[in-house]
Amino acid sequence: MKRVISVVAAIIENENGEWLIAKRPQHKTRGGYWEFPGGKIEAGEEAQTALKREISEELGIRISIIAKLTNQLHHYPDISIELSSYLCKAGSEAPHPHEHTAIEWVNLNNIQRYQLSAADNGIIEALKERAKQY
Ligand SMILES: Nc1nc2c([nH]c(=O)n2[C@@H]2O[C@H](COP(=O)(O)OP(=O)(O)OP(=O)(O)O)[C@@H](O)[C@H]2O)c(=O)[nH]1
Ligand SMILES: [Mg+2]
Repeated sequence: MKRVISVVAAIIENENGEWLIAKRPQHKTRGGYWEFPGGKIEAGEEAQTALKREISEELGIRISIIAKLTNQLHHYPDISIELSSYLCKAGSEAPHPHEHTAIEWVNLNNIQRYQLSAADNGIIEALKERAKQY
């Protein structure tokens, strides 16, 4: 059986209720696809520490983690991932794409226009469910 890689992703909300998505560089796996910023948990690292580290590396900002949103196993041809997503808030610092080719703030109406990584469908469904509750 393939080893499962633990991945954390941040669903960062701004004051307009939009979320930050980032485009993967072409040379990486799933190149050109959009995703929620984040990455692999390192050995011995706590999930939330990993998330804050990844967001600092990838976007140059600090975040506060509000709540866990999803936890799902997904099998790609190259790897299997356990993807955990967290609802987060950013402060006043502006994010910059240090490891992605672009970033965008999106809402539930326009997120469909972006080709997201397959594992992210569960996150979108959870965001839609959450939107119904408010
Ligand atoms: N960050 C992130 N990764 C995702 C998402 N959805 C998804 O399938 N993945 C996959 O999870 C895996 C690990 O994420 P990553 O490439 O961001 O890992 P990383 O930042 O540690 O990158 P590195 O390995 O180049 O150092 C990749 O195969 C990526 O395609 C998502 O929404 N966010
Ligand atoms: Mg990453």
